[in-house]
Amino acid sequence: MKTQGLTQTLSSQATWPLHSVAQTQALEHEAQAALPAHTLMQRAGLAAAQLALAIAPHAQKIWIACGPGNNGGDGLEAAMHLHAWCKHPIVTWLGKDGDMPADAKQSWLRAKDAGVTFAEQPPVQFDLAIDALLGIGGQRSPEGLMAQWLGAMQRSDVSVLCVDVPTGLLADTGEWLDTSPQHHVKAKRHTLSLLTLKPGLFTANGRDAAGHIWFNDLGVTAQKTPTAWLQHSQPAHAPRAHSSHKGSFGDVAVIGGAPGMSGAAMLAALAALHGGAGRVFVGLMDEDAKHAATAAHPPLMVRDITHLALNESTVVCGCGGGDAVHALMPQVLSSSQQLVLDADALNAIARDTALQSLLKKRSPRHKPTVLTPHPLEAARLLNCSAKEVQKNRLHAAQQLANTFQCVVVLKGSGSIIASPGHTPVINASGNARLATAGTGDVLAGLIGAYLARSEDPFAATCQAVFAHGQVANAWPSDAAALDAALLAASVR
Ligand SMILES: NC(=O)C1=CN([C@@H]2O[C@H](COP(=O)(O)OP(=O)(O)OC[C@H]3O[C@@H](n4cnc5c(N)ncnc54)[C@H](OP(=O)(O)O)[C@@H]3O)[C@@H](O)[C@H]2O)[C@@H](O)CC1
Ligand SMILES: [K+]
Repeated sequence: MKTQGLTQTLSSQATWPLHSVAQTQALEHEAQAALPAHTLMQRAGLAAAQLALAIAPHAQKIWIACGPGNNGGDGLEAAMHLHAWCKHPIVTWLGKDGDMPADAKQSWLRAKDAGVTFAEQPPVQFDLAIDALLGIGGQRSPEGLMAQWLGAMQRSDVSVLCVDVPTGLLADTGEWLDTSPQHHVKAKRHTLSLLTLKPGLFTANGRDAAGHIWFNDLGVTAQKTPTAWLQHSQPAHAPRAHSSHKGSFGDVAVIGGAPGMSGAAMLAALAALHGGAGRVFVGLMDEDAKHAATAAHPPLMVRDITHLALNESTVVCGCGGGDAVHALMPQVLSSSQQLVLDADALNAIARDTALQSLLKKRSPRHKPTVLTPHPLEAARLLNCSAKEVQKNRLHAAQQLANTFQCVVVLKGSGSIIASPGHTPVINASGNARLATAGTGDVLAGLIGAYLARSEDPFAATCQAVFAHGQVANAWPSDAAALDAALLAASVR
């Protein structure tokens, strides 16, 4: 077993394994059995103290809020080091003598012996706060003193370093334990994930709660199959052969754009074009919009829907389809060679069990399908509420994928890509710039382009989702706001 692990930032690897709380606890038990007592907590505390120095090198007065369990123990260890390094840590601690885990007790004794300052209340002024209140053992909403201290950290404008998990966040799902709306985005937040990276840090509320994420494996290598993978970067596009032609990269056919909504279909089509499809056809449902669409975008081929070669195309259906798209769905589901279903196409399927049967028949016929629901659309398909979907996004995405035998992209902060037989992927790219109308249409078109040239629908979807978010990440902060038209023109 390695010695003290190294604290890393996530940009050093393209993908990262994510482990559930149960897997992390099992790993912790195995490692504890193989190491001298208290080793892991000492490593955790040292890593937290070192990271505190790195993120706030000039901080003198450091408030360390410690909970009653082993997360608090990590904080006590960190306090001991910061004290030894001539900082001024002040510990507020919720532990009770005689009623604490053995590891935390040892760290408490070490901190006391070292002369660390303990206080009943947080200092009025501090330069850095360390949240060591609850980690992966947190199962109840913070209340009383713990809730007060969390409020004080939220209100302060100094950096906060969360040990292992931001207190109150469920590490498996990214849901808050506490339903009160007190949580808001805090710019200067860091989280040091210990032993494993947990999925809840990267989806639902996790991204906002955790801020910048750091990882230290405490010198322990996780062998188990992860619960999910984090996709943190993307392989470079393979070079295109000089002898390639428009037929080499597949045909995408976009169907949608009912009267008043042709823009949605056009965004999907433009994204497919800029995403590298060989030819992009558009079957607009609004007859009156066809002429203007052709004139405005000559590279797109606007066709009558009945003239689209669905059985030879990657079809993207639903963007701006309205209720009228329902009537087209039997043919689209039966004939399309590959299919991306978005928006109104998903709503039509949710309402009609006959369409659901047609969808389920596609996979056995080797006709891949990708569904791209946002949480409400996913809820309609699963016959539950959007709140229930958000409560466990990984589970909801996998359930949808298994039910309909499709690749599923559950959109939202930390989009999830699931497929039967695959470990789900959480996408790390993207930011709130994408929270604007039409960006979902762009994603559907981009997935269409990636599917059209790939043999592997799951991998192609993961890469398209990453590429879509990456445009927002790379968007200059002083540039115009990223609207969907700019996004469609910028995707690759
Ligand atoms: N052991 C090791 O080797 C290592 C452990 N590590 C660290 O330990 C962390 C896991 O520790 P943990 O399992 O002790 O759980 P933790 O997150 O401290 O919380 C549980 C405690 O909080 C209490 N509690 C819960 N809710 C509460 C509330 N609302 N208000 C008040 N109290 C509340 C709960 O009480 P109970 O519900 O049982 O009454 C219990 O006492 C992990 O995240 C990592 O940081 C690392 O150092 C690696 C090595
Ligand atoms: K914590």
